[in-house]
Amino acid sequence: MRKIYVAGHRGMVGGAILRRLEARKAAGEALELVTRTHAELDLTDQAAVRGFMETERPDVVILAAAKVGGIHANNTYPADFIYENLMIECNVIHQAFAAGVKQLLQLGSSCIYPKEAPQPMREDALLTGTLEPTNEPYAIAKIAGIKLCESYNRQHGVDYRSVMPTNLYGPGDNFHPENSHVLPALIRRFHEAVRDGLDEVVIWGTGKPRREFLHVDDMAEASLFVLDLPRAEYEANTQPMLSHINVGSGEDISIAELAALVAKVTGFNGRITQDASKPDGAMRKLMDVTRLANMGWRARIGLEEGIRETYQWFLENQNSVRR
Ligand SMILES: NC(=O)C1=CN([C@@H]2O[C@H](COP(=O)(O)OP(=O)(O)OC[C@H]3O[C@@H](n4cnc5c(N)ncnc54)[C@H](OP(=O)(O)O)[C@@H]3O)[C@@H](O)[C@H]2O)C=CC1
Ligand SMILES: C[C@H]1O[C@H](OP(=O)(O)OP(=O)(O)OC[C@H]2O[C@@H](n3cnc4c(=O)[nH]c(N)nc43)[C@H](O)[C@@H]2O)[C@@H](O)[C@@H](O)C1=O
Repeated sequence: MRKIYVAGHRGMVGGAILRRLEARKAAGEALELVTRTHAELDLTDQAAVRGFMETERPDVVILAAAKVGGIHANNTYPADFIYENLMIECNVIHQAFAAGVKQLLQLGSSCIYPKEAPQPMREDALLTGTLEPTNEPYAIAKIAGIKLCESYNRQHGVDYRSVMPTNLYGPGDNFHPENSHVLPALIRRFHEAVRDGLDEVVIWGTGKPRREFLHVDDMAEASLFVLDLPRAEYEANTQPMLSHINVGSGEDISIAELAALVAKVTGFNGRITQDASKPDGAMRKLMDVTRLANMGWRARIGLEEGIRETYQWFLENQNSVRR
């Protein structure tokens, strides 16, 4: 029996990972799944996390809990983003180690790479240049998470792995008008424009930045794929000082093209205009996913198909989505 604690199971990614693990359990795999809501266990509380780990003593920890948001939220609440994420990582990773957890998987983000990193961004671009200012505090916390895992592996011989997702979207996303990421924000804005008979939708920035999007079900599958790799295979592909793996679709699209796609899916036929007073952020963030592809994993869900499915989910869950 393998006891797995999924931290952040009510979030978009943690929820998708939990659904996948529950399906495996239902299919007969010997799994015990442990979860706590934010209200039950605040992961920024060191003593509470220590008590939880000592009591539950999971075999495996999946860290999908974090303070998460789009460009505006990162830019507006930098103290929350660096403080909460550093505390969550330090508490979960250290207290897991102290309670004897041998295997852990944590999620970082593509924003760990320098603003001007060569595209597509390889894992070894880490710490080679200046970060994008709109999310530097969050990125610093995520880099600290990678270094925590590397350091515990080096000093204590544990097996703590890190995956770096590109921009994610899907069922369970945050549709808040200001604090969400671009894709849920546009799904909601275009939907409301159609509903209210508006003839114009405004998108933030110039529309020129390019982003790579990955459906959360692909991300959940990739996370468990990396977790389940034999240790020798994981380490052969990461080297001791380079312990993280990019996860993406390998394709990017401009924000203007993305807006046109969301307009098509939601049935909006009016004008799309830009608010250049809003930040663009990084001009391009495309992951090099060669390492993961060489290990045998690639994304399956196409962007238009994924947006259609997410829009359907939004329509069915409008009254309960985060907004
Ligand atoms: N969404 C994206 O585009 C991307 C996400 N990632 C990473 O993937 C991971 C998951 O993100 P995602 O699922 O999108 O985010 P969500 O915001 O959907 O989920 C995060 C979860 O963490 C929980 N949480 C936050 N703070 C605490 C805390 N102090 N104690 C306990 N629980 C807490 C939240 O609970 P509550 O809501 O109650 O606060 C929520 O359930 C994160 O590490 C994120 O950085 C990386 C790249 C892109
Ligand atoms: C995953 C990643 O997410 C964040 O970085 P980001 O990639 O810049 O994220 P974003 O989704 O918020 O924006 C992408 C682009 O889209 C444009 N854009 C247009 N219109 C809207 C809009 O309505 N909302 C938002 N949010 N963006 C919009 C926006 O101006 C930008 O050019 C990081 O802070 C960090 O958290 C991180 O790791």
